[in-house]
Amino acid sequence: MKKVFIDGESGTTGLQVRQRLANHPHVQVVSIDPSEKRNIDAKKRLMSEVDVTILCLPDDASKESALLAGEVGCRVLDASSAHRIADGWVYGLPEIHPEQRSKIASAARVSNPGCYATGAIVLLQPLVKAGALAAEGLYTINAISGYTGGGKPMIERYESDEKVPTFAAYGLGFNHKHLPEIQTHSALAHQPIFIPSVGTFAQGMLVMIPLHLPKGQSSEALHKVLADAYAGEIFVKVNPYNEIDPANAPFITPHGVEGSNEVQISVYGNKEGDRSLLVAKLDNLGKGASGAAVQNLNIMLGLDESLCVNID
Ligand SMILES: NC(=O)C1=CN([C@@H]2O[C@H](COP(=O)(O)OP(=O)(O)OC[C@H]3O[C@@H](n4cnc5c(N)ncnc54)[C@H](OP(=O)(O)O)[C@@H]3O)[C@@H](O)[C@H]2O)C=CC1
Ligand SMILES: CC(=O)N[C@@H](CCC(=O)OP(=O)(O)O)C(=O)O
Repeated sequence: MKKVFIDGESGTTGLQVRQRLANHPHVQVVSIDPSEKRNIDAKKRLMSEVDVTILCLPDDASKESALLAGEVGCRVLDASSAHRIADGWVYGLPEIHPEQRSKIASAARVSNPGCYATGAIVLLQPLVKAGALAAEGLYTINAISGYTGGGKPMIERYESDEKVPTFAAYGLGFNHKHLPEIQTHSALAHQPIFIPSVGTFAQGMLVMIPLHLPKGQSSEALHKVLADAYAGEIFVKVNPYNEIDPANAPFITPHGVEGSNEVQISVYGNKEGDRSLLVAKLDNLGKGASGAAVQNLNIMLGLDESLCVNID
């Protein structure tokens, strides 16, 4: 049995990781006494006993805990955004490079990707790598997330009697914290414009990239690159070209993947062949956080990566 300590196990991400690991056949979660959850010595003691520490903490606390884990030689999987482009850390998106899984498997430090970043990178990275989209291109990403993406403070607000907007766009400083990882791991020369938004639903997310296609490029060709790139993947599914779920047509929605570790990719194009929309649908707490964390943990521990990644 492998042992895991979740630092921040009572937060939104931590709880969902714990829920997934509760039935794991090869992983035992070792918990800290709640009264000691900010005690550095207590944390170090646990870290020295376990195979992996999962950090489900705000960024500053994650940086501090990652150092503690380093001091006692414990492997770390960080769910925060503190180390996603940091030297010495492996990016925990196994599907983006053929060698990424083996890097995660042998890493001392793995950084779990951001929820929006997961959607954007699974769309952009294979297309840029194949030369189907220019690395120098100027891209715009629009997205909507369930309110659990904002952690405990946003959940409390959205689940209180306070009046909240049904839909609210943000990121208007053009500097959302996921932009550096999106640019770095998609190998883009320029930072995209990214306008996220949040709605009055708990979980689910759409990440959308509208494109004017250059002459000689087609939406069908973009779809083929993505379908080929993810042909062998369990958790990245590419829908048929121009398919809209009949249950919601003519709309596409962020719903239907709650609890799942799957990202669903869709590519839409117009009849004239000069416009395209790339879409990734995922659960912000699933493949966008806790599902991905359990998938990465499985890979780090040499286990079947699909064990306990979903919540039914
Ligand atoms: N929510 C989401 O969709 C996603 C979140 N993440 C990332 O995961 C991390 C956690 O986010 P989330 O779960 O949403 O946040 P929450 O606010 O829901 O939970 C954070 C938890 O960390 C605890 N905590 C804070 N400081 C310390 C500390 N020094 N030592 C021990 N515990 C501490 C808090 O305790 P207390 O309850 O006492 O405040 C709380 O339980 C963040 O870095 C976030 O960026 C990543 C992907 C998606
Ligand atoms: C709706 C909402 O507020 N979403 C969060 C991102 C979700 C998330 O937690 O991403 P990290 O993994 O980088 O923390 C935000 O925009 O900051």
